[in-house]
Amino acid sequence: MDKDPSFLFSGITFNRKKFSSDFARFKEKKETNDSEETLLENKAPEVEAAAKPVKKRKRKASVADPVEGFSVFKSSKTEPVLEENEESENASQGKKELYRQMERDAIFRKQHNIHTSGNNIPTPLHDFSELRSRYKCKPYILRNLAELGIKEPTPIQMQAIPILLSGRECFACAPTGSGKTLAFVCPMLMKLKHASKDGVRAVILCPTRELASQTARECKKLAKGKKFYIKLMTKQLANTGEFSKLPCDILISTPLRLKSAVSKRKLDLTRVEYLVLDESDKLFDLGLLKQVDAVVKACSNPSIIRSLFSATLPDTVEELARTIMHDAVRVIIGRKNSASESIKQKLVFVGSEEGKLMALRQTFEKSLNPPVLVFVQNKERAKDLYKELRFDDIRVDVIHSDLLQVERENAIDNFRAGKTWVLIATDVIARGMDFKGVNCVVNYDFPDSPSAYIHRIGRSGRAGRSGEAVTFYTEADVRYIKNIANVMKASGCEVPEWILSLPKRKWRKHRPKREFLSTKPHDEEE
Ligand SMILES: Nc1ncnc2c1ncn2[C@@H]1O[C@H](COP(=O)(O)OP(=O)(O)OP(=O)(O)O)[C@@H](O)[C@H]1O
Repeated sequence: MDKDPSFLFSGITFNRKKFSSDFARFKEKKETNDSEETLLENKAPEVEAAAKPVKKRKRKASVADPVEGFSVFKSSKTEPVLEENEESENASQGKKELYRQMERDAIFRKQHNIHTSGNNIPTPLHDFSELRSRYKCKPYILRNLAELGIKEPTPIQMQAIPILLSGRECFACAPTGSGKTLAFVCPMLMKLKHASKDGVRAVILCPTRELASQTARECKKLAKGKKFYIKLMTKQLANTGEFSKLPCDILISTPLRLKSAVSKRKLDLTRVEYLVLDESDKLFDLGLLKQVDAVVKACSNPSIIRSLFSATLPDTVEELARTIMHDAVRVIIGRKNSASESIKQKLVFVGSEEGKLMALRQTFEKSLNPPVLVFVQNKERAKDLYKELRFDDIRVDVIHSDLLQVERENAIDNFRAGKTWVLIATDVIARGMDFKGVNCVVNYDFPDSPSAYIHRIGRSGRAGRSGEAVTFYTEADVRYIKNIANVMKASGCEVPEWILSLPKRKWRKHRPKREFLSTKPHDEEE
């Protein structure tokens, strides 16, 4: 992770220097722990602080927002001339109502475990019908939401949607499976309003092709009935050069594809109005950072709105985000970097590498409740485990980066359709993939970091459903077990006391050279 902000996004207009005052203000806010809890516990200073945004809002007033619609925000020129005392009485009434609204917002946020920081945070959405009453949302979106069976907004949607609709940048951290995709796609469609005539208007970056393809599908579902151009950047498309001539409202891509299209001058991103970095911490990983940087630079429109979403948001990424974003709002749902509470998590000691295969077979014999995902450390181990299990009496398949794109897609489709009961996978599908109703995730190989753990097990227990996660550990993994145990404890799972009393250990990427997986001798292998 490169911490030097001058490297990432070095070519873009919003830099730390230019917005040093915003940055300082933002930092100050965080340092004073400006959260809703403070507002509830200590009303007086918050009310004092609330007077500040009032001045600023004069410029930004929007009639669509109940708070922003108050007369206190309106220009005196548009108001009838009032007697001085009458005017000040109105102003103080407006202020009082503003404080009351802020207090109602704080209570609502607290009820839904929404933590925010930043200036002038818009009132959360209580109901999807408010998209229409507050933001004049077109009926097609509400119709599509209803058709998809989506009735109530999730906490991240409650807060992130109004933030993005009010034209603010945002970085958001919410548990896996909590509806982050809709939280950025819905406001994007609402803001884009009409189809593009030429050029790309919005970009969503995803770390893997599978996730990009899934996100493109989700966008299309929500845009159904409206003629938007929603495109997935495929290899062919990136190579044809056709792109530059086609209108495109939302372009969904991995950083590599987009970067190569931009650098071959086949794609112009200078008119992009919205940029979303989904699974942002993964995108900021060393392997992708340069490509992401190139894309962000290419999106050079000075009024671009950027947002970052993930279930894990390390401090380093937050720091970086603060230096590049303008007046951004930070939204955290529940505890930062925590696992979904709807997953029952368990640790299973298997002694050594040899013990794993037996433990897996025993687990399946005891209860195999498909669909099940089994994560291993790398593609070699995925292939090996597949060879071991394919003659067992279970429908098993495998997905890893050595497969052709079409084979990867088939593996996912068959798993989604229930034709595959057990899918063996590497971390390539640990991020963002939404398989409906995965009952159990087995970490056959110990994850290489707490965030990898959170994302892997997060393929289960999505959208309020329950799920199960079993993590095998060997003697060699014990030194890192406390970090996982802490994640488990924080999400309400029981953890043996001896693990919690282990000494704290700084986690480096834990990818030990694991012994040969197969039970057969090497020379018997095909
Ligand atoms: N308001 C809602 N009510 C019910 N279901 C919802 C709602 N919003 C989204 N969903 C569904 O929840 C599931 C998970 O959503 P999504 O994939 O956006 O999660 P996520 O937070 O992005 O997870 P991850 O961190 O793993 O990427 C999807 O199947 C989606 O259709």
